Amino acid sequence: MTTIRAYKGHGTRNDFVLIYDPQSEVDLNDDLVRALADRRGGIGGDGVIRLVSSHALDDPAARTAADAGADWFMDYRNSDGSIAQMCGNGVRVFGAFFELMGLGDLSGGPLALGTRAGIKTVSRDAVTGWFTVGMGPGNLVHSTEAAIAGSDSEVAAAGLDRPRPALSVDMGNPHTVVALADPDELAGLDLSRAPQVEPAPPHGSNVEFAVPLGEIAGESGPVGRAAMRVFERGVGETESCGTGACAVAVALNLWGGPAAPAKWLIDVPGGQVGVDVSDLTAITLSGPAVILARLDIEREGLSG
Ligand SMILES: N[C@@H](CCC[C@H](N)C(=O)O)C(=O)O
Repeated sequence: MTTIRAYKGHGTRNDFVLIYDPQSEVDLNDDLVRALADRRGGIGGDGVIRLVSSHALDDPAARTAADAGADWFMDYRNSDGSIAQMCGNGVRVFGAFFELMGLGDLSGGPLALGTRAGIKTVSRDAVTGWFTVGMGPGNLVHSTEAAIAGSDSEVAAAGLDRPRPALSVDMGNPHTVVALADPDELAGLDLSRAPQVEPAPPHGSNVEFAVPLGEIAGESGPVGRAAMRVFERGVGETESCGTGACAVAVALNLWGGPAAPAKWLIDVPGGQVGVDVSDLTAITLSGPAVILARLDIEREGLSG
């Protein structure tokens, strides 16, 4: 019998199987990822996250991170086994896992970690317990006039009467953001089937549907509120997506013009996250992260 020690955690119910593998000894192949993420034959999760030394993982992104002084690397996989460049909720959960493994106290200062979308930071607020991720830049995928004016593609989805204009946003991974008119339209979506994006992004896309909900007064100015649902590439509908929430804030900020808030509270089915797009080259994502369980799994027993 081969035993794999794993942990289960989530960030606003975007849930992950976590593996602590400092020396990169686990053969984390597609089959193992799918089996671990399987909700009946495995542990179940939207993705699998390996906490691994940047110096030990044989991957160009890990080597770049190690050269830049980021000793730890988030090796992220979607539940279908595919590799994704980045996972915003995943970085928060990685931070909680890093602390649980006794590697440091993130309330004392941020950790710089490697990802396949470059180096990110994560810290924990000692008072609220929320983790904040330095996400780096959010960019429009296309610099066409149409994109700058607010839309560069169209999305069709079950439950929508017609295709809707959409905007492609790069958060290190690809996103396509659609604005809907009201919460009823959002609730009426059927995301059991993948939305269709036209033109189709070459490497697929996560698709977010967002409804602006007005503004509230914050300590340093107005805070925008919005609700979103997401269909994640390599997964399906999830209850939250951190990079997706950031992409929504980037799009709403562009669509709202100069008067649009820079800070956003985004309601997702699994809770709420905060996004700050004051500096589009240094976006931040804040929210909770929970480690729920430690599990010793018999590899041969996994049947995903
Ligand atoms: N849930 C994540 C995003 C995970 C990767 C995504 N499915 C992709 O393929 O790009 C998040 O919180 O950002």
